[in-house]
Amino acid sequence: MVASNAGEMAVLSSEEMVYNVVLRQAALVKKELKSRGDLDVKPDVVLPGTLNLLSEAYDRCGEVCAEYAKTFYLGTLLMTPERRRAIWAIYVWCRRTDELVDGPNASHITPTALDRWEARLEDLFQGRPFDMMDAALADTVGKFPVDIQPFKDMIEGMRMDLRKSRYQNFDELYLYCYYVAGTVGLMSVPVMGIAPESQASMESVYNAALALGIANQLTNILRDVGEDARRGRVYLPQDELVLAGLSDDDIFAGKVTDKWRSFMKNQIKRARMFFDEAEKGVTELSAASRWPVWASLLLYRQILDEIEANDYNNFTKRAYVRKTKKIVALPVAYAKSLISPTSREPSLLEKT
Ligand SMILES: CC(C)=CCC/C(C)=C/CC/C(C)=C/CC/C(C)=C/[C@@H]1[C@@H](COP(=O)(O)OP(=O)(O)O)[C@]1(C)CC/C=C(\C)CC/C=C(\C)CCC=C(C)C
Ligand SMILES: [Mn+2]
Repeated sequence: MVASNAGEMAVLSSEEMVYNVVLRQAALVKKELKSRGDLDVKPDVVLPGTLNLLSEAYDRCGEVCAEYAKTFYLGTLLMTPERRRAIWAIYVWCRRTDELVDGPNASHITPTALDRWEARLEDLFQGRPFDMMDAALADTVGKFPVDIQPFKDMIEGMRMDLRKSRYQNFDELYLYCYYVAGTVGLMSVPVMGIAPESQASMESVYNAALALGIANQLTNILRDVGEDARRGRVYLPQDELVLAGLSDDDIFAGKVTDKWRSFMKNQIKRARMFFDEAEKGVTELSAASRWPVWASLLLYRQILDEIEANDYNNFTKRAYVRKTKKIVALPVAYAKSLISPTSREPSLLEKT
């Protein structure tokens, strides 16, 4: 809620609230650019004897990343060493955060445990890390202009997951998707960097990054409808289900009907719109960061094609992209990553 000039309280939509975080992150990067003239990585400031520990911490983050997300890990190898290890540190923090609510100890996780995780986050942003992996992230956020808000928001998404299992409309679902996935885009771009020759506004690039996170999470949700329903969860807008003549009971029954197919077609259409929005920004990223982002975008978007190929049976069939299709996508991503902001057609992102 915000106060208007007349002193009335206006209710912001989720999209408006999230856009404020986009503006805040973009402003932080701009401020840093102004004060330093460039965004070259700050030199290491370390206590004697701790450099090795830090580099071991980063290496461990790289190992975790390689274990959980092989293709993405390979993509990071194209980045400069500083950027690559910073992305690993962010990846590991996100994975650990998700593990709190989805991992083996998830049934013991309470809101208080998430409060403790948030206190740890604040400590590490102030240079007081709790463990090795936190130390890697503490180093990263000291070197790159990364705002704490998206990190806090991801924890908020996990809190939401603990207390809520239904989403009344897309506005509510959008907020959840921002919390758990849009935040990843906002955390990553300050590290990945924007191409020096880019003419796009900072806000538009962050908006595209946010869109990629939202698109990925919507895709996750559409792929996992059956799996989530078996855990009593429905991450689909209730009002849209009703409009389509469907209810939670239809989801629990798990029967693919024409109503379901038609509902799914609209959901897939919306997820693709977010991917389209994200595409507009990838070319603006620094050259070495474009390939992993294109690869992840193309691979994730194909999951939607697979849901269609499964005749919308996302109740009992898990849509996945076959290895052969993955192998084809990688050089396509590489070719796309060679397009630089100056070599492609002018886009809507361009500053006027
Ligand atoms: C301009 C432009 C387009 C820039 C690109 C910006 C960018 C790098 C965006 C990244 C978007 C992205 C990969 C989002 C992650 C979305 C996601 C899958 C979130 C998952 C949440 C919870 O889902 P759920 O529990 O339903 O699913 P699972 O069954 O658990 O899978 C997450 C699991 C949250 C945790 C997220 C991660 C572990 C991924 C973190 C990734 C990075 C830090 C690196 C991102 C970089 C690239 C190149 C992909
Ligand atoms: Mn998860």
